Amino acid sequence: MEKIVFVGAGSMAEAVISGICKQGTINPSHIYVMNRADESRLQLLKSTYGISLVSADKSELTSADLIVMATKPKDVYTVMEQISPFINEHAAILSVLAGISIATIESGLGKHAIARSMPNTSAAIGKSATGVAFNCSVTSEVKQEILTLLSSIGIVAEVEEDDLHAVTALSGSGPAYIYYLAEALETAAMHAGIDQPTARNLIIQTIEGAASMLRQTNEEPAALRENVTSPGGTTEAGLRALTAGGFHEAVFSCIQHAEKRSRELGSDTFKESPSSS
Ligand SMILES: NC(=O)C1=CN([C@@H]2O[C@H](COP(=O)(O)OP(=O)(O)OC[C@H]3O[C@@H](n4cnc5c(N)ncnc54)[C@H](OP(=O)(O)O)[C@@H]3O)[C@@H](O)[C@H]2O)C=CC1
Ligand SMILES: O=C(O)[C@@H]1CCC=N1
Repeated sequence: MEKIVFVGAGSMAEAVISGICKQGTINPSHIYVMNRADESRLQLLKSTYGISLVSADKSELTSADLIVMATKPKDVYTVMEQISPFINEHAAILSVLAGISIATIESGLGKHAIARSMPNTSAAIGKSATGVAFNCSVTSEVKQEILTLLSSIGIVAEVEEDDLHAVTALSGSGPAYIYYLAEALETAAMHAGIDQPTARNLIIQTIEGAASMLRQTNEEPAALRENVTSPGGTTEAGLRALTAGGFHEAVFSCIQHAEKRSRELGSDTFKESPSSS
């Protein structure tokens, strides 16, 4: 992929751009970005990453090999109307939009090689957990190029397109659940008398250590949990409180609601009534 254009310059576009630039996958000067109105945001991305801006005549869209769709889902219909006259038929499309189907993108932009992906914001440090599905116009060469690009921002799992709703609920939104947990742990730790910087440091290391144990030992999460849980000890007391507080039900419901919302984002009802978002 020689030339990449990001349509949308928000937090997800920046996470992916940052990851790609850090890995050196693509020369930053071959990465172009455009948004709706926020000029200062474009200048910030340009100066931070050494990338280029799409010019007023949008000629970079016409010569792009890959166009990354990175606006909010509710804006995609307007965006597709605006950019489709400029896109050449050989350009591949990579979407990071939650809920928006490949069929919707095909209907807005025509027949292109399309990859629908769901990264997460840890892309910024090369640690995304990304799901991706391809349409049948994607050749094996283009597929390999897109997988290489996505691998430069973390791990990639190719999934059935319909499963991307669940992937969105799990790993797309997932960092927010972990941050929410970190917030709750920190509040509780401070209430128990630990100062904030110490609590923060202990929490970060605990999350990192547990994640590394899961990856490196290959043990079941339940087995690792049991290793921590001494009979009659502190962990057992803590876990009992979590269970009594409906921990399992809350997590189950969290994923169900997020998955349902992903489906709604892509539905026609949403298209007709963007204000419902
Ligand atoms: N944030 C996350 O953790 C994740 C987000 N996603 C997906 O990424 C997408 C972007 O999310 P996020 O980065 O958080 O959103 P942001 O609101 O941060 O960014 C949206 C961007 O789209 C631009 N935009 C809006 N309309 C147009 C237009 N007509 N033409 C060009 N650009 C336009 C905005 O420009 P302007 O500011 O000028 O209006 C802005 O740069 C969403 O679809 C989301 O589902 C996927 C995985 C994780
Ligand atoms: O909250 C959202 O809709 C987006 C998609 C996944 C993460 N953020």
